[in-house]
Amino acid sequence: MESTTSPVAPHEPPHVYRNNDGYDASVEQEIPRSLATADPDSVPVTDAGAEDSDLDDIFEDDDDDDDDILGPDGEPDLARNYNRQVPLHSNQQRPAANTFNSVDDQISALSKHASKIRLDDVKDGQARDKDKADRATSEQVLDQRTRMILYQMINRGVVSEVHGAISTGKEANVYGAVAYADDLTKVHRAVKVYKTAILSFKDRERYITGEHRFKSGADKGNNRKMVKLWAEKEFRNLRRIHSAGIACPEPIQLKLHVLVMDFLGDRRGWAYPRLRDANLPADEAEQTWSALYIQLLGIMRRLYQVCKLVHADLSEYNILYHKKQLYIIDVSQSVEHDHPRSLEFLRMDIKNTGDFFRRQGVDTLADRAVFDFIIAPGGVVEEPDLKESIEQLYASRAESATDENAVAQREVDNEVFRQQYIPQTLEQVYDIEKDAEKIGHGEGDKLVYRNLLADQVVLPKIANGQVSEGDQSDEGAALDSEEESDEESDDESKFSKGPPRGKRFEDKEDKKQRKQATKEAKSEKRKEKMPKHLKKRLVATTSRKKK
Ligand SMILES: Nc1ncnc2c1ncn2[C@@H]1O[C@H](COP(=O)(O)OP(=O)(O)OP(=O)(O)O)[C@@H](O)[C@H]1O
Ligand SMILES: [Mg+2]
Repeated sequence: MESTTSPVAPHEPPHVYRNNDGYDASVEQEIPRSLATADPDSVPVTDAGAEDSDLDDIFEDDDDDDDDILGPDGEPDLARNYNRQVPLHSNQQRPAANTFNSVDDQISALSKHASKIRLDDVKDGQARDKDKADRATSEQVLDQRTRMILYQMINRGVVSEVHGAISTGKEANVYGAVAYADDLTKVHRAVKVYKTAILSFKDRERYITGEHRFKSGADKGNNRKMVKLWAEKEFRNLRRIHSAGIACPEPIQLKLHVLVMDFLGDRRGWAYPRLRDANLPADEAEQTWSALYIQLLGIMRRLYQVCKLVHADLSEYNILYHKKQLYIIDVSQSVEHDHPRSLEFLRMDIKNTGDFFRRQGVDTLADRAVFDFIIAPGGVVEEPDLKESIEQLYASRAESATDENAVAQREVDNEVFRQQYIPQTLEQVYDIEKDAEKIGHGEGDKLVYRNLLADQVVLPKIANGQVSEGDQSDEGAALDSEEESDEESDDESKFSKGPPRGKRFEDKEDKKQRKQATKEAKSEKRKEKMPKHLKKRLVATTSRKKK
């Protein structure tokens, strides 16, 4: 994170709250007419990108620029790219003048909302910036594309005003916004705008590789598309986490790289502090920190078991705190638990959060005990059971927390655990004979991945005759990428499926037969498959008709 306006990072509310007098309307913006008369559905809660094709049209030409047709040498093929542009400028297919007029119309119609994006808003009674030039205007801070998306959201009542930044960072800025509920009461929202012109997303490679939801969408050469995918991923992950009952902002709407979510903060528009900045009353700090640590372990287990996710950037910076409750945020990089590196990320999350709580003086559990607690299949996933089982873990600890030797030993164990290689699948186990020997000698408990290999996980899958996901990467995979790009169904079906592990347990002959059957099924499917170019055309015509 580059900078945050203050530890609490409040955005500037556009109104004043007076005790017993509610919000002072005199400083509030007028309610847009479209909202005042709108029906209860005027604050839409839609899925990622659903039905919002109009803005894609506005930016259609720019998008085309992004994915140049490449020639055999890997350089853009100028002739083919030019030919592709021609229909846009001729009137063979679409009358160009009308197209551009309608885009212009849309832009100027939406631009009437310009005054509702006031990034330099200050609280009533607070001095304005000394240097006017320093003030962030929306034109300076937001590119045209982003402004158009925000105007459109204002037009639809998703938000009605966008205010100052809650946080400005390397990858995204988060702005405070207000909207009006059905009964016209004001609600606060947070708008996360991903930066599209950045290189730092390149660091995210490790989260993408192996992430099935990125299989067909990742185009590492195109920043804007990548960033859009990140925003989409955050939206989906938030939805999953929120519906699992874990405290986090509820995702409200997503358009390209702009995500609107619930605001986590008070009624005046002050965001809750990050856990790092939480100010606990001294007399109960010790007890509260311990309780928060236990709460977080429960959240991590629930996230893993119910949402099938590993946060992958969990720390005191990505947890907000309010009234003894932790809120999980910033989940764009979170991965499915069957991601090839999910366990490594989980171990990192455990270390980072453990370090933080240790600095607050909490007697934390050993990293490995936490890891096992989170990934152990079966067992509890609800509160207060989670809390109870963590307390049992404490009780069953052989050593006493105050024993210096025991604490030192725990540190050594933590270090060892952090260095250990964690295989995610049986394929990644590099010395399976040696490990099998260990199991034979009753030392299976020493394997880091013991919880994954337990008969609860591997055997029932095979018994059910299910094919492990990894196997589907056979020859047909490339041809099937179109189906896989249907992220929604892919994502949700994943949600209910168990972890796809264990094809090594299969008999060679069985494997051969299964592969043959899969191959045949795929080749049958291919026969019926509509050619890609026809499908595209069909989709284009139907979506044009809809408008
Ligand atoms: N829903 C929300 N309600 C209130 N505040 C929020 C919300 N979401 C984010 N914030 C604030 O914005 C900050 C940055 O958000 P987030 O962690 O999601 O962005 P980020 O991806 O870390 O951005 P960057 O990495 O570029 O700094 C948070 O620390 C928090 O203070
Ligand atoms: Mg963050």
